[in-house]
Amino acid sequence: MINEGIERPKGAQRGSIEVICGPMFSGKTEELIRRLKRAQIAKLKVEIFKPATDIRYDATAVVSHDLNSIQSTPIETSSAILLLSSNTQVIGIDEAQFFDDELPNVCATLANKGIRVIVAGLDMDFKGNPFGPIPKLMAVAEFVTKITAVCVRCGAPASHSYRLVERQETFLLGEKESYEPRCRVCFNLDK
Ligand SMILES: Nc1ncnc2c1ncn2[C@@H]1O[C@H](COP(=O)(O)OP(=O)(O)O)[C@@H](O)[C@H]1O
Ligand SMILES: Cc1cn([C@H]2C[C@H](O)[C@@H](COP(=O)(O)O)O2)c(=O)[nH]c1=O
Ligand SMILES: [Zn+2]
Repeated sequence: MINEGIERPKGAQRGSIEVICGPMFSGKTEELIRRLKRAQIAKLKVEIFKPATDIRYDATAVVSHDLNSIQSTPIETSSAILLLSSNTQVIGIDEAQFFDDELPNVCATLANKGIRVIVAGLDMDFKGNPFGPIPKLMAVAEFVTKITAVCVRCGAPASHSYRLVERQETFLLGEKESYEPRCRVCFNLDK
């Protein structure tokens, strides 16, 4: 467990930022839920947030592709986290690529107050470019866990999210009908 924070009993809090990133289907949400459930077992006060726009599986819960879930609060802007986190010891944020550019500052403010902040999101968009606030978060985080999916074309570790539909906007909610994880070689094949 070198790439994540630890559950600390009350009174021994040390703030930090953890980033879990990678392509779609790499297990970011499952890893986020695992860390948050461990914190709940340790009886820490946990708050979980996701963008209100992310309504794919559920309007309020954070849900993985394998349908593991944990309750969360949908919010419109990252600054809402500051208002909704009083007495919180651990904060989880899913689909962080959809949040505004203030998110790294918000996370740093929370970590400076002694809160363990765990953020999950896509590091790259469908073009292979850095996605939203995630790259800056990776820079300021204590712990970065970059994980891979399985390339659906060749079975190699996949770090890219290939878009299957002819749409050019950066934000486009979707699942397997619209995206598939691919390795670098297979990602570049059909560009
Ligand atoms: N090509 C794939 N590679 C890896 N996992 C996949 C793939 N397709 C489906 N999955 C499933 O997706 C799960 C991960 O879901 P999830 O945690 O929601 O991922 P993410 O949040 O990174 O999109 C895996 O445990 C696996 O069961
Ligand atoms: C690559 C890419 C993805 N999206 C959307 C598609 C999904 O709704 C989420 C990612 O979900 P996951 O939990 O990581 O599977 O992001 C997008 O809007 N733009 C993109 O370029
Ligand atoms: Zn491949």
